[in-house]
Amino acid sequence: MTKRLILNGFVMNSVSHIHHGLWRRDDTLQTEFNDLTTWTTLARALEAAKFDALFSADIIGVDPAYKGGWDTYIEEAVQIPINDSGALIAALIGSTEQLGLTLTSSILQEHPFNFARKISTLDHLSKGRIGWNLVTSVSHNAAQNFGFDRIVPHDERYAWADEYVEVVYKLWEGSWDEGAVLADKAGNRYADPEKVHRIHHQGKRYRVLGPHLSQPSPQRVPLLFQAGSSTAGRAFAARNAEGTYIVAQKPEGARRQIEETNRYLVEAGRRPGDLKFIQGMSFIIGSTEEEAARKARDIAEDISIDGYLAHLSRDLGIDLGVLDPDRPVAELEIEGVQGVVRAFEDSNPGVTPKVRDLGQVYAKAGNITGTPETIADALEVWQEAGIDGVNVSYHRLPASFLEFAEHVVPVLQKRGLAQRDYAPGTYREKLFGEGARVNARHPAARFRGAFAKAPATPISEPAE
Ligand SMILES: Cc1cc2nc3c(=O)[nH]c(=O)nc-3n(C[C@H](O)[C@H](O)[C@H](O)COP(=O)(O)O)c2cc1C
Repeated sequence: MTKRLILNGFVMNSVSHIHHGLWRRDDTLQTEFNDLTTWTTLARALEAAKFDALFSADIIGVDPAYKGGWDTYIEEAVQIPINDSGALIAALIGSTEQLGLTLTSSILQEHPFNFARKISTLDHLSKGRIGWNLVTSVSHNAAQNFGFDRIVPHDERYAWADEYVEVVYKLWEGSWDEGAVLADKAGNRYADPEKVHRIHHQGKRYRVLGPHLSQPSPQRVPLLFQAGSSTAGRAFAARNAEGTYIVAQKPEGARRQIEETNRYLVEAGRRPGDLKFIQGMSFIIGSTEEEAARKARDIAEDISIDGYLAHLSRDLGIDLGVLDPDRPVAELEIEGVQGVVRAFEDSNPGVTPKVRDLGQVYAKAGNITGTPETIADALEVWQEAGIDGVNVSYHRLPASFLEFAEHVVPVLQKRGLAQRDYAPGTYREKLFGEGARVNARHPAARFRGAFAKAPATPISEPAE
């Protein structure tokens, strides 16, 4: 039986997200990103086409990272101005019923106690449709906005993330036992105090006593996504995530990346299938190949290579605007997205990417141009390489999504590659077909019932 692909609408609550320069066109509503109607219209269209989720990316800083400054970012609206993704997701709960809603939140931006409560609230309000894209933030400015002098070194960010997830797992899974909520009106007991616990977390960065203030939400742990591409990042995803976002340039690159991460997954005591691989892609669709090619040329005329290079400079932590265009990228000391270079090399064995290659490579990365049928053919090849789904990015908002929904989704449905309707239950049940909560192999599961006994080294109770 053909396995269906997961489909996410990939957006950012800003003007220019992945494809830069296109906001100036007349056939896009990107400048209307402050208007809720832009997003409710999109969310409803995604739901009508049975997309799995709307996924909103987010960043929390802008570095002066390109050509020695930040002018390109501001002038070309490269991810600034940007509004909070969590607030957008909250605003979309009421206009959708089945669509998964994934927000992005960095370990830097919110204390885990507060974050855990916010997520529980959203998961209650949406009846279990919330996903969390956990990010560690690659920006100096992000660190500086939250009290640090500079960005915390790469692998240390993942150690921090390990503690962050431990705190929220304890709150979501351990603080309230199964059956703690009684809602017993006749007996005058809303909840059973014996089944609500402190978590007594003491770690390097956090001390959290608990209890969690929200009662357990349908999923408890939101569906957890992560997009690390470095070794530390993939190992973190393998331990914790249920979905990981990848951006391979060719199916073979994806296959290698998926096989490697699946090895980490097994080492972490989980099973292939516990982690879904979701590839970033954009589609330019025509009723004939010629029409599609014409549309691609039209878009290529409006993109801004400066915008892509500014975006990449930020991600790489290297100002590509001041470098010799013929310098091999591998020579550069890369603190940020190590995976971009690796993805290029994976997909172009033996070819060393040079600085000049990067803007064009980035602009074309993940683009598929064709008819609905040839697009479906291409997706079958990607699926055969191991991907479980696609993050659909846009060139035009919402036109790219509407065209995909109208023309490509029916072809995918006919081939069994896209769902015709939603499965019942929470986001996790819709995706995995099992329970609403993380499975027993997930690290959060070890905190179920863990605080029912007194902890070994308790934080002292405050004096009365
Ligand atoms: C599809 C995709 C979406 C991402 N979304 C965000 C985001 O919204 N915010 C962010 O700070 N980083 C985002 N990232 C960056 C990753 O979270 C991660 O920091 C980056 O891939 C570097 O990982 P590494 O340090 O393990 O190489 C995204 C990456 C990918 C591939």
